[in-house]
Amino acid sequence: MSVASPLIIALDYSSLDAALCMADRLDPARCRLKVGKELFTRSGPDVLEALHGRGFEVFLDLKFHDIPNTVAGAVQAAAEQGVWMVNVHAGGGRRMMEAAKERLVRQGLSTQLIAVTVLTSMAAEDLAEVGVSVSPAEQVERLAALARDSGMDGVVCSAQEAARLRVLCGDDFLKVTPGIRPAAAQAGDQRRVMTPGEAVAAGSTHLVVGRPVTQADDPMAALAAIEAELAAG
Ligand SMILES: O=c1ccn([C@@H]2O[C@H](COP(=O)(O)O)[C@@H](O)[C@H]2O)c(=O)[nH]1
Repeated sequence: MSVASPLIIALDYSSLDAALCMADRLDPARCRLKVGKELFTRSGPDVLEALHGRGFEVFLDLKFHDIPNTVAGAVQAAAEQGVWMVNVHAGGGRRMMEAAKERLVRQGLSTQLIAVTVLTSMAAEDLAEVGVSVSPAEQVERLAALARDSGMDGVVCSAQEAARLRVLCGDDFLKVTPGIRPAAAQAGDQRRVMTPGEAVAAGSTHLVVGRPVTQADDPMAALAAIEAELAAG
């Protein structure tokens, strides 16, 4: 299936039932779904089978970060379960990313492989505490260039960095951006945020949206408002 919408809804739920309840209200022609650490740790691969069975393309967001051999095996395992997209941490380095990509190519698996640059929950002071003295934007650019050179299909970054990455890495390089917040939404733990309309205008290719939809009083109305904002842009 080809999904025209850039929206990826993050199913950050603590049970398979709750996740499927939301999935059943969504339309696979209008969004993709993201399965992250909490849901996958609770449900295991069953959630992937259930979402694929409902016609959704799934981004398995487990952010693998380990030695090259281990990450290559994990990425292969994810791809063999039919996920549309999987990710690793760019901080794992060139050899790790190359090993993951090589494994997919060798096995003839076409899953999109992207790398996390700097988590959208991190600001400059958070980076400084872990020994990174440059700004989030500079660190994102450095890791995106490394990811591109290591064969990644794109990166996870904030929409605030998307415009610059478009220049640096081109339009075809995926810019998957969490930290999406409609104007009235709470930022919560996110630090580098943008509205849906701003994110697309800046060059985000995919917008990851979780709580602004899943925790809204009326999730379908919240989603419709985001879709309307995108359509207006
Ligand atoms: O840098 C990153 C990488 C991943 N995420 C994930 O995206 C969603 C965002 O959810 P919200 O509720 O819209 O904040 C969540 O699953 C994160 O694990 C991210 O936020 N930032």
